Amino acid sequence: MIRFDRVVKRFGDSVVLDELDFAVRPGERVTLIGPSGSGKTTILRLLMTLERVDGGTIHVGDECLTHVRRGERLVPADEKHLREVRKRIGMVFQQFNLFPNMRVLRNVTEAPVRVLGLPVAEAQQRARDLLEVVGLADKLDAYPTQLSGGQQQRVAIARALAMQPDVLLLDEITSALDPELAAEVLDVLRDVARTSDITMLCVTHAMKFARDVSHRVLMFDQGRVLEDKSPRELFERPEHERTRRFLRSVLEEA
Ligand SMILES: Nc1ncnc2c1ncn2[C@@H]1O[C@H](COP(=O)(O)OP(=O)(O)OP(=O)(O)O)[C@@H](O)[C@H]1O
Repeated sequence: MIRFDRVVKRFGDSVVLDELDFAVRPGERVTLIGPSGSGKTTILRLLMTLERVDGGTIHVGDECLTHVRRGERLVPADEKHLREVRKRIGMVFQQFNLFPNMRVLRNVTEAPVRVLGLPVAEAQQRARDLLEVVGLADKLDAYPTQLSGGQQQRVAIARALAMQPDVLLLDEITSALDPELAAEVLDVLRDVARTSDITMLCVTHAMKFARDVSHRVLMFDQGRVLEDKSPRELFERPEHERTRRFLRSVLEEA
């Protein structure tokens, strides 16, 4: 479903991803862990087309995200192509990023109506169903500022799912929340994971979530995959000293 082939990303002189290869199968839930600055968020931003690659290719489904074919040649993807691919990818950010001037229901219907051209009544039905799933059926008319952080993040999850994306990207979605609200959000995601076959790629420091929800955990260091294992194997039998050190530091923080 997601494939990185020899992806290079630089910021100035610093090479953040150096010929990175990895793949996520359809329906698989993969968590990226690793020290600060190892390139995890950059991977999600490349998938959201918020950044461009400096080398290599990225595929989502059958579609190449980074390039389009012009006759015999592959050329960098243009904005029109990116707009199309973006529709199939949902993202939830650390800072919720809801539309502050729109009520909850409208936050969730806005993109399906504007971007997918869904009739308003259908988008509203879809939004109501999803807001029920995330436990916010009684908050349809609230504005984001009237909600707790955990509730806002659950709206953001419903909003991403309303586009019925093939892939859901989650970037540190509980980092801005205190533990109780973070637990609420993670419970919702566990339900989503249990009841759908959406492909998920998560960056998180919440190791319990990584353990409960993911099929696979990739440990990153300096833009490379150091270990690629089931959560159980990675947490119980980390192969590299770097991984052991990282896991110890995260556990001490928690
Ligand atoms: N827009 C940018 N301009 C310059 N450097 C950047 C930019 N975005 C990221 N970097 C650098 O790229 C490296 C990887 O950053 P990235 O945010 O992907 O790491 P991360 O593993 O997600 O870290 P964290 O766990 O702290 O979020 C870092 O050294 C960072 O400073």
